[in-house]
Amino acid sequence: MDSEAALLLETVNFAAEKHRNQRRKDPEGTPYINHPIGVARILSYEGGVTDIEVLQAALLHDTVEDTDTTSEELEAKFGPIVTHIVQEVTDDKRLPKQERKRLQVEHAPHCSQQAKLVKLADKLYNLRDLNACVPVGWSAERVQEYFVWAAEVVKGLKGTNLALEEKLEKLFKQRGLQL
Ligand SMILES: Nc1nc2c(ncn2[C@@H]2O[C@H](COP(=O)(O)OP(=O)(O)O)[C@@H](OP(=O)(O)OP(=O)(O)O)[C@H]2O)c(=O)[nH]1
Ligand SMILES: [Mn+2]
Repeated sequence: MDSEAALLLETVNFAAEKHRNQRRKDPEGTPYINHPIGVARILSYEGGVTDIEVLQAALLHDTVEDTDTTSEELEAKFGPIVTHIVQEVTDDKRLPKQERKRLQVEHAPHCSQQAKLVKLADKLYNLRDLNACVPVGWSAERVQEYFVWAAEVVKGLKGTNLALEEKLEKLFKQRGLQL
């Protein structure tokens, strides 16, 4: 087996252990790990991305934000490049939600190309997920607000990956939104 395949297995196993007690917000409580795996798969299969560090960062992208994982732990296991990408896509959960959302819009254009790829795939996965099933407790208005905010973030990520941007644009159009 090639070493990149082994590295991806090591990475997905680490993410699965970290997210093992978490579920998505859908009524069925889908295992959370389906999301990071799906984000990495969007990058590879739909975005044509082969940069192993981007694929690893996609698998790990919610570990620091949503589990007890620290940057130091990621750095020791996966090195500085992967860790930096994850840091760039990590919200500071100590901040109020509105502030976190505003900062994503503000920071998106200044992220590295690698982080922009992960952010595009993360938004594409989450918007498709919203079209497939509404999270428990979310109104139709809250779903639409998420699309409106996501469009603002994605505007700042333009020029990164045409295939992913076209798919996002179609989803926004269906909601009456433009990039
Ligand atoms: N659409 C959808 N999202 C779910 C579901 N379960 C968990 N999530 C996660 O919820 C987040 C979006 O929900 P919000 O209420 O806007 O944000 P919050 O969790 O940060 O407070 C996303 O986080 P994120 O991946 O960190 O991305 P981001 O939205 O913060 O950029 C998404 O992955 C689900 O069933 N459907
Ligand atoms: Mn995510």
